[in-house]
Amino acid sequence: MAVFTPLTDAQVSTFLSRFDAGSLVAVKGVPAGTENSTFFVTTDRQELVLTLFEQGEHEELPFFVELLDYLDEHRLPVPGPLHDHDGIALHSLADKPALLFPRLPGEHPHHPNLAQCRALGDALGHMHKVSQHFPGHRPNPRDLHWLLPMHHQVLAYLSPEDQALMMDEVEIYQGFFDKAPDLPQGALHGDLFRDNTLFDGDRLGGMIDFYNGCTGDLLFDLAIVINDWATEPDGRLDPERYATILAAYQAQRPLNTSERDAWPMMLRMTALRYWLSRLLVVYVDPPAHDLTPHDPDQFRTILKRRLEDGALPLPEVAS
Ligand SMILES: Nc1ncnc2c1ncn2[C@@H]1O[C@H](COP(=O)(O)OP(=O)(O)OP(=O)(O)O)[C@@H](O)[C@H]1O
Ligand SMILES: N[C@@H](CCO)C(=O)O
Repeated sequence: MAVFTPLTDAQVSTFLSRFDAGSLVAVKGVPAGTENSTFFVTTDRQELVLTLFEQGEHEELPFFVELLDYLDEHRLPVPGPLHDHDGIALHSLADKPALLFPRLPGEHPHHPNLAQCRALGDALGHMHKVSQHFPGHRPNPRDLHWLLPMHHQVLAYLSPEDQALMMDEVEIYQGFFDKAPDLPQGALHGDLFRDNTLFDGDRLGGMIDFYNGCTGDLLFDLAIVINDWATEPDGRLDPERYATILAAYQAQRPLNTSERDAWPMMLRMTALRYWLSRLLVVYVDPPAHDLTPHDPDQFRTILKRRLEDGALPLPEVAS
């Protein structure tokens, strides 16, 4: 269902001729995904992914290309976009912006094992180590500056108890982050859930779908990862996956004192960020397609658990 704009073989062939990528053998629509049209393209030389951008801020696409180029140059497992004979990556196809990527190996890990958690923590830590020097700039579109106005839009759909929970939380984050010392900054993935990674066995084949990529607090990215990768269905943290991801991450980039102090609050704020974005999809701005939306209550449950249990202790950094 993630082909919103069908393409003919002739259109794909003509598009491919701009690149040094070989001649078309086969093209196949990819059913996964909800935002863009995605195709697997086989040429006589390689396997590729063609993405047509259906929505979102098209003027921000050059930022994503610059970020992927930078991370690819720094040997992170990301799909560095192909550039054409003139060095240009971003083109138009069927009147939509289009990018061509290498197809990375692997499957999304639904139940990640500890080796996969270690690989993910290591890659994210490596990414954040180098992304602090990334020259691009795109303010985080889902941080506290977004939560503050947007949470008002969903309050009418919530029970009185949930309204109080959401309003109290947003006020607490504002009080906390207004006074907290600045946190280390860099480029973030912004949505590094399991279904935005590919694993070939225990090897991380790639981190994909960088269209929430931005610059801001690195800790925000890490908290999103922990809330998805190391959380049980009842919202509890899984101690082993938690410790494994955080130890591998900190072997690359140790958290500083301000980040350690902000950690429990960041876990809560990023849980609320997804509770809110999913509520907005369900009640305020439903997409045109009829795919089942993600369940907002999953992140309400996670938020309540973080509130009741706090965060587990952060692993100490090996010296
Ligand atoms: N470079 C790649 N290598 C291999 N598979 C890929 C690659 N890029 C995308 N895919 C596959 O295509 C699917 C859809 O891609 P993507 O997540 O970018 O789409 P989307 O419409 O933006 O989805 P989402 O709903 O996650 O925002 C992915 O789940 C993955 O299976
Ligand atoms: N990862 C998001 C969906 C894509 O932005 C969620 O689980 O709500």
